[in-house]
Amino acid sequence: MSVYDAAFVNTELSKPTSIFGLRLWVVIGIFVGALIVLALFLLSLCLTSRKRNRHKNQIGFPKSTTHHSPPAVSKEIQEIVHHAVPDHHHHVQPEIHVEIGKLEHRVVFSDRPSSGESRGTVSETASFGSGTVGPEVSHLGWGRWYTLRELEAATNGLCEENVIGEGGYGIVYLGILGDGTRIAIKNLLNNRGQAEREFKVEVEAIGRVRHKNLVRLLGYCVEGAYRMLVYEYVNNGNLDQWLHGDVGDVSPLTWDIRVNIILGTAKGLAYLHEGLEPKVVHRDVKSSNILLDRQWNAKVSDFGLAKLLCSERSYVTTRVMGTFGYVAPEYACTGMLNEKSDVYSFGILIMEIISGRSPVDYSRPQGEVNLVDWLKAMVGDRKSEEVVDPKLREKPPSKALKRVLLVALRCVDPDATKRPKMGHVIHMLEADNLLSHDDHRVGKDSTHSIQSHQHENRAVSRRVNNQKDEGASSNISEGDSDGNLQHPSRWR
Ligand SMILES: Nc1ncnc2c1ncn2[C@@H]1O[C@H](COP(=O)(O)OP(=O)(O)OP(=O)(O)O)[C@@H](O)[C@H]1O
Repeated sequence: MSVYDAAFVNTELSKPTSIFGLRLWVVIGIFVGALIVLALFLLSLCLTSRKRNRHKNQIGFPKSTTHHSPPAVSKEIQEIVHHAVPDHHHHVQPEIHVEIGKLEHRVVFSDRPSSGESRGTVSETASFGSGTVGPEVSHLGWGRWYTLRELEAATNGLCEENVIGEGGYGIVYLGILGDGTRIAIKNLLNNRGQAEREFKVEVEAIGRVRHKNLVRLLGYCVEGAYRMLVYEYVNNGNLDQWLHGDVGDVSPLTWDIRVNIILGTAKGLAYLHEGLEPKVVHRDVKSSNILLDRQWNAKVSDFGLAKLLCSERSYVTTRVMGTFGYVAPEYACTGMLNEKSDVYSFGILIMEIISGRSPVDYSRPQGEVNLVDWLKAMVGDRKSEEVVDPKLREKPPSKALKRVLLVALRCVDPDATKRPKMGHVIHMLEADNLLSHDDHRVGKDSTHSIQSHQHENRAVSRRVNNQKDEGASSNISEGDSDGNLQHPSRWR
């Protein structure tokens, strides 16, 4: 630009305008400034609304782990991203990405370290003076990576005397760590094709799970051909032993203990089904997988068959696994697997706990071999009191017995869609106090007792009749007519 042009522009810009007599360059300056402010305002509006939308679209994680309010879960999840779900100890968890649509859902753990747990385990590790490379913090971000040496030391060289059980996939040892902590070590058998897969599934499924009714996985060992899982040690055997073992004429499992075991198991399963995303289907709910501590608390173990499932989806598997007598009919026939298969097995478990009988027992007379059929027949004939384990010293209160039987019958409904969710089961079991002492309350209104007794009777018989009626599409539930026992809204 020439000097002349510059002078001309300068003169023009300096001319006063009609806007308050302001010079032109001042007006242009104000205009440009206003434009910038407007642009910034629009930009921030845009960013805020995008953020809000993203928030809305996030997968709904449980607000709490209580079972009265199962979490709302998105039904359209293609890929599930587990965003830092706080566990019971409020540790930040690493992410899991689950790819759906493969025969095995592949679970990939991000290597973002979890905050609290890793630090805790490092110090534990340091105190573990084996001299060699010590146990390390798992790269999965939870638990410990035990060395073979350490586990051998804990079990006296995996010695026979430390064996506490043997399952389909390996031998379980009692181990005692250097600091005196008792652990259960499952040494997976490598010569079975399943071992490696079971190891991965179990590690991935339960490594991060914390619940008082689920056996906790503390860590694992991968060394050479060895694959071992290290669990908290549960010190009072398993339910199968206590129900069917040689306990004498009177079982130590009183009615109240049995009710608590049923409830504890229900809570553990409800957590797997409704408190985790992706949910976990156990696939092998049975009495030998219910471990007991000295206070008779139930802890569900053996997640080896668990599959991570995408919410609200069924998973079709080509191999039906589980244990004879407990497997849901639709799962056995079609391989169709969802959490309702666990609910069925849980129903069988309740029947087993109440009657003390095995799900299938060929030593019994014909007509009694199959527990479900026998129990349905007994209840249908109004002989509910006679199904109770003869080893129970004190018979249960009639009302409580019928309530529990009703729950069991609902769980084994041949139509999987009519079976209750585990959260619902808990509500049903907790709706009334089922413990025996409650029934002996002084001054109980006898009229009320008789009426509720009749109500319970009708509800149980109707459930049996509904199930007998194979083609019945009727949607009758206990919610239809019988007072609070029947009001479904109380169970949601
Ligand atoms: N954490 C533990 N604490 C104490 N005992 C345990 C623990 N885990 C397993 N056991 C004992 O070891 C036994 C075998 O367990 P495992 O889970 O391997 O097999 P299972 O469930 O009996 O059979 P399968 O795996 O073939 O269905 C259990 O029944 C139990 O008595």
